[in-house]
Amino acid sequence: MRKPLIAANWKMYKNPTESTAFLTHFAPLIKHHDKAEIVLCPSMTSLPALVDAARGKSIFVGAQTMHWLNEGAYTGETSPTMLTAIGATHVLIGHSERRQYFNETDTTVNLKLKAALAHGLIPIVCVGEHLTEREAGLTANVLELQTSLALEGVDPAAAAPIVFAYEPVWAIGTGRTATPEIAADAHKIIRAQIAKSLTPELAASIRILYGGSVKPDNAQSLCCLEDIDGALVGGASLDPTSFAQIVTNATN
Ligand SMILES: O=C(CO)COP(=O)(O)O
Repeated sequence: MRKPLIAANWKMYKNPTESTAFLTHFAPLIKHHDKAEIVLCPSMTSLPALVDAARGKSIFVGAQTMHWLNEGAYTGETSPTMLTAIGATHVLIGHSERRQYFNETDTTVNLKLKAALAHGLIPIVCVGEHLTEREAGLTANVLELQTSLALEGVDPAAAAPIVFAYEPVWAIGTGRTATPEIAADAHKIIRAQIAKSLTPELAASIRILYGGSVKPDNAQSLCCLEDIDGALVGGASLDPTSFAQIVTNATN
């Protein structure tokens, strides 16, 4: 049984004060909600304050990226051990915005995924095709390649915590959502690749989230399909009422 996971990716929004203010409004709205694992991913500067504020509330806090090494001369970077030292539990890896603007590659995604597992962080690995790739009929190739390269050399014995997120690039921040059929198809492709790269048992237990213009009114139709185990939400996660509604709708 895969427990749904609903994650908020706040991207470069919300300072520490705004992040904890969100939590003050959000926590009571999902107080009795134990059907889903809820993860908030704020910017690096908000992480410590949000981790502290979320203690005892069954809300997890994760980073939006990290380096794969523990330390070194890498100006501007944050290491896995720095994240675990402040109590972060999850980390987004390979978001398409990191791939597009910050030179994230399948190779660095793979290094980061292994580092996250080695340090007990739950990696949420993002994969997804661009519009041109979809239109050229390349969606399956892209998803299989990104998934298999992310998982290259990963020890199946350590792989259980991995989470994937299918985020079609053309649906991110565009208001254009994948239809439930498109999302379900993509999730099947990713799950089949996990079976090939790891084991069929892991493919059955690893969670795959959908991300891309998830809103309160489409959360149920997208997230209640067989192969979809939750959502990775950008814009609509910035407002506590909207995100709480997504949590409720996605798990009903
Ligand atoms: O990038 C996303 C989550 O990681 C999705 O963003 P939107 O929900 O704003 O489309």
